[in-house]
Amino acid sequence: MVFWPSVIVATPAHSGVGHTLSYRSEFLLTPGTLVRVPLGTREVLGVVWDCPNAAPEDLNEAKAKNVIGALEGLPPLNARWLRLIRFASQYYQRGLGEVALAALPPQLRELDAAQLARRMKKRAKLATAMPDGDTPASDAADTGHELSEEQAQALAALETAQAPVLLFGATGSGKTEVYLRATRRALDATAPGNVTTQVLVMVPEINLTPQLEARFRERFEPVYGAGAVVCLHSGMTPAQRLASWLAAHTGGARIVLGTRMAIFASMPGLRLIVVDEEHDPSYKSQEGARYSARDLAVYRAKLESDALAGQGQRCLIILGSATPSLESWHAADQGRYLRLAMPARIGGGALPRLRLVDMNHQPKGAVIAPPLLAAMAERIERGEQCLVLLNRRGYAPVLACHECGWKSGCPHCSAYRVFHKLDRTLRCHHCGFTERVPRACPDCGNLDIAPVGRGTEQLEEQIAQLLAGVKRPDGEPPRVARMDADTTRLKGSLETQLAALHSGEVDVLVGTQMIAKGHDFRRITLVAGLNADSALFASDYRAPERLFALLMQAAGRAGRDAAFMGTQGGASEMWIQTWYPQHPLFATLRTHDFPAFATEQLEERESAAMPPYGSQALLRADARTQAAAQAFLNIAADQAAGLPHRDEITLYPAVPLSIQRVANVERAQMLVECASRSELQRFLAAWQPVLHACRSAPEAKGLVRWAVDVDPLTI
Ligand SMILES: Nc1ncnc2c1ncn2[C@@H]1O[C@H](COP(=O)(O)OP(=O)(O)OP(=O)(O)O)[C@@H](O)[C@H]1O
Ligand SMILES: [Zn+2]
Repeated sequence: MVFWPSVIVATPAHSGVGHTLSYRSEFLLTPGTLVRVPLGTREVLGVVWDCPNAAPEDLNEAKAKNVIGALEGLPPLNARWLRLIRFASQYYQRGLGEVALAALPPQLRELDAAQLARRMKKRAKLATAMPDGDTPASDAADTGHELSEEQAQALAALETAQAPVLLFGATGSGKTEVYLRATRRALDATAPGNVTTQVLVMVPEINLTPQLEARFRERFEPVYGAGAVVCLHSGMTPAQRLASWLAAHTGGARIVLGTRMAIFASMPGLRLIVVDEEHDPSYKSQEGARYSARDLAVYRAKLESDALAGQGQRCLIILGSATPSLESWHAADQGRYLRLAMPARIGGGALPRLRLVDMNHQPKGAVIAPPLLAAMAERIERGEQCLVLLNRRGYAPVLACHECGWKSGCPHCSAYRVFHKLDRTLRCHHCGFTERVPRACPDCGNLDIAPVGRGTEQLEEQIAQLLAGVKRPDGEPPRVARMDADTTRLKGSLETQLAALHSGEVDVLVGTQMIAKGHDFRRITLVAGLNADSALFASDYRAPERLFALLMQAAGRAGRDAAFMGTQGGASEMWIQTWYPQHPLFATLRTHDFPAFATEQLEERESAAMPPYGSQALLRADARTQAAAQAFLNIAADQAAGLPHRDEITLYPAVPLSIQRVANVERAQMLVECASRSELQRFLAAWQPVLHACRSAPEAKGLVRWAVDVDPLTI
């Protein structure tokens, strides 16, 4: 008997959303089976989509090629995984093959059958070396805290939750402990058949929160064995990624801890998904298929739950945050999500008091206003630590010549190159173009070229100078350290820096938003934000949401240890230097009133029919010239006439991006809006073939690439 499997292979980005290729096979292949197939002159990895025993009508049977072989010993990907991929491909308007193959570990494509068999054997050996996964060891290994009342209530509510759960827990309220307990429960639940249950825990950036990984390992490895917790993120080597993926796919790994890419991990026994810091923008991919891992997580939990319903089981999803996304908040308002609140901090500690410094009344040019400086000095003298947030790395954003007006522009981008003093370079943060700092002005030869503005490098230097007269309790001068993308580039350097802070070696930590994210600091009692103003008046309608979240998260790093605060006898503080102290955002921040902030923002969004009250997409074009990029968009808009729901869709004029040129490519975009998500979806699907055709319009000559971004985060 002969079969005609349709197979998904990695085809170019836009070759049709539902695109599969037909092959010939002597054997029946289960959908989800990984196979090797010929494609042109190459042999590539594919996933069997379907395996009918009749050839499709449009197939020339004589020309059809044979499947080369299945990847032996590897169980097929299950039906839910295939449906997740199909949904992601349709919703985000990308090729099925592109999404599916990008969701698999790259090394899987390269290994031949024998190599793969060796890996599998290694895995099996590892698995037998650990405690039997089906019978958890005694509870003795579970060294959890005694739950706070709020934690206990949240856990009880999780038990019966029928909808996605939004765990709205203040910073330091102990959300992690809730995740750990829920994980334990999901893993211990007996599942029918021989299924080992699994849990997926997603974090925005795994490298930033080594603590979380450590907590999961500590808690679960003694119970389920050394291989029970695996990570999945882009910082891993291809071999590590494959090992983690295989462990998850074969059930050896009980817990997968990963970044957004982990949403596509094959986990046959999935019973719980946790999305920590669910508001974080890094859950949205900015390249390839521009998916939101948070939104896909909600979809995936539903898929799994639907499949389990017959067995009286389900897959729970917890979205956790102290500052939820307005989308999730709105869903909870509507009752689509179940909101569980944990407003109190562990130990009953207070959230920091807000102190606004009105920069209109400070000495001209003050980096740190005198009252803030005094407060920092006082903290340091008492043995407490301070965190200073500045969202700009490098020494200065621009280097300029005061004689002729030359500025350190990037020759390849419409942006300035940033001055990095430590290695004396001018670096473009968009394209990476780097040069030594010139000794004199390249235009007029003037020797007096100077930095304009301030970045974290300079701030670190200045704070050290400003605090020079201050003494720590041990009589030593204060130690200032910096943490940003530059200082944490080397593997392990972030851990070292965090350790220095935890041990009390460092008194002041200067850094970008990276220092505001999720860290459980014990002795920080003062947090300061220096340049919040730029975001107050940004044109992006999501800017207030992001700023509020950032400031609240930053504030959340202070005063986390109630016992320590007690011995110090003071309260923790969040200082903000601003020229606009009357701005209403600060009034809400003062009371830590996220619900009030969210309600007000949602009202504004509703009156403007903005998400989550309407749906958006962006059509983006990159080209050699701005004219070509915009021409492509305009032609695409013209050609949309007559498409389904065209009348309900608003197509805005094509505009250049705020940073118009990057790496010598001109960038433009067009906003697409519709009140209804499903109408927008149908329109976009119908628009796809049109967009392909527009590529070859003469006016769009020089077009480099185009992409659709559904539910864009920045417009
Ligand atoms: N029931 C408990 N009893 C004592 N300590 C606890 C308890 N639950 C959590 N903790 C501790 O409280 C601290 C804060 O918890 P955690 O880091 O989970 O907070 P969080 O809610 O995730 O905060 P954030 O949103 O700021 O990251 C941690 O040091 C944790 O070990
Ligand atoms: Zn550049």
